[in-house]
Amino acid sequence: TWHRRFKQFANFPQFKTSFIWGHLKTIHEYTLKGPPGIHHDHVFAAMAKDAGNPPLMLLDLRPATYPMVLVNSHDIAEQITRVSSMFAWSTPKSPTMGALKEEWKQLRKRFNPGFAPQHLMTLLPCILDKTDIFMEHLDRYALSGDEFPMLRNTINLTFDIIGAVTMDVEFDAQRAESSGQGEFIKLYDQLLNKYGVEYSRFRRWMSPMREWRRHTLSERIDRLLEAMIRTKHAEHNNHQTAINGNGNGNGHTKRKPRDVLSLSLQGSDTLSPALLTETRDQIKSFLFAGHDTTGILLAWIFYEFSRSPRVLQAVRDELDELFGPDADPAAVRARLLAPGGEELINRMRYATAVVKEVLRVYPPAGTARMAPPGSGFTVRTQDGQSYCLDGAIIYNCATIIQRDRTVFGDTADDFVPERWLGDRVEIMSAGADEESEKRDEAGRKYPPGAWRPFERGPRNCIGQDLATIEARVIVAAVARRYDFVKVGLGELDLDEKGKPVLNDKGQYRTKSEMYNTAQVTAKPVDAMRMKVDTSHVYPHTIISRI
Ligand code: HEM
Repeated sequence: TWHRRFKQFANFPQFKTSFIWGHLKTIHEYTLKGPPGIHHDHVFAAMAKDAGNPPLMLLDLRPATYPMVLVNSHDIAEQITRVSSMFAWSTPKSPTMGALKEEWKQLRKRFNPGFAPQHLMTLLPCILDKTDIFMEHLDRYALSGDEFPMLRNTINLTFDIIGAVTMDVEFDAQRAESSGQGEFIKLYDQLLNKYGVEYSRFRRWMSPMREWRRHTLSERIDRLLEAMIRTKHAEHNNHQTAINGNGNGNGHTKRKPRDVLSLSLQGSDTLSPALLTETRDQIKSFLFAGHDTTGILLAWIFYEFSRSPRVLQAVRDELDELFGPDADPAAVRARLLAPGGEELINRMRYATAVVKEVLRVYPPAGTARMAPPGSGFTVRTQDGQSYCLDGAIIYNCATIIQRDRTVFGDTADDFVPERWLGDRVEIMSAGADEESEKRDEAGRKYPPGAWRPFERGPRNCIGQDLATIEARVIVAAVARRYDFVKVGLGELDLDEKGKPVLNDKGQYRTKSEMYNTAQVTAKPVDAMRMKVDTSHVYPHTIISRI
């Protein structure tokens, strides 16, 4: 214990360590300094600052869990996520992360067609349909003047979209009570609520009741998913028989389905128990990874719209220019679905910059990796120091890396979408393709690795194009229709005449600060309580829509 506590990682920058508790007590003290439920990224950021912003530092979490190396610099983060002579597919994911573990390479290859941009563009009608339902809810809130948890609504919206993308099913998350599949959403919701901040830092046996509840919920979700997969498999076989029956080239064959579930079942006539389990687990990963983060992204975009008048106006001006002055969602829909409509998404330069900046300032997720103990996996800092990281969780902390003052200067903590306007719009993807990255180097103000909300390298996020297309389509539909008004935390600080007041950064002054809490991903603390107002734009249309 003495060796592991005081010798093994002795050369790492770190706080004083306790023989029994390692750095747990220090982390706890820092956590208490923040507001209730604050996300550990903010706690780590405060610790890194007090430690003099080292490029990496040790947080010894034993006995609760593995020791952890906190990565604070994009330069080290790149060494972890890129291909190396030791790891052909970058440093392996940490055992604390579950997504797509087994036979990752084959799986990724199989699923890639489902996430190719050309295919994603065929999903526009589906994204727009779901967005219409989202706006029906918002219209009701606008009419009633009630406040509501925006995050709940954006997450339901993105759940409906990911249901269509991964399984080609209607989850009806936005109408949870009205369908048979509402049960799935409710269970899923309850399960997610069992992953609170206090739980995620400790081993499972430390909370047996919660673990049991999680287990039973997970079992029920599994059964529901299995039933859906069986139905899909039967449909798939029928479809296949129809194609074979039509295989005389008479042109009656339908296009190959590309939803993740169909891709998983391709070439399998029989649904063996092993295939059923594997498919179910993949679908679960995709469902979770594909909706939660995108819902969070949207909630923060609307928050920034609520307090950044310059930004909202610039987005609206751009939409006027690209989509024409008719801001009615039906007109936006018609433009997007007309020939050349997809191109409009790539021409939304300012809105794209907003998406990028929200993901820089409020990254919903990060990556945790782990080199096998004894592998000797070493990284090198810019001043030539070497650190052997094997046996520790390696956490690339996007919240710290993306607010690095040595990269983003004095405005590192501020929301400034304009910083991205020099970049080409298409380079949303975070480094999957090194060739295009080299091509685009000239247009970049910042090193590419300094923006990594989807992480980088071969094991980065497969759904990043889907997420950013979704976000831009939704912004195109809603940004001109609603004024967003934050209530409670982050509420505007009005002057004596009831008017908002600009601060020196061109944003409205707020009474308090919004922040993230941890619930598997980083989520806005109050589920983004808001009101929406449409009176300035379409006083009559709202009533007719409802
Ligand atoms: C704003 C939205 C999103 C953010 C910020 C985000 C972020 C991330 C991050 C940080 C990772 C970890 C990568 C790593 O460990 O190196 C990841 C992985 C992943 N994401 Fe996303 N994601 C988003 C949306 C999506 C969507 C829409 C999907 C669609 C299914 C998706 C599916 C996945 C999958 C399957 C993985 C695991 C990839 C692998 O291990 O090969 N994500 N995402």
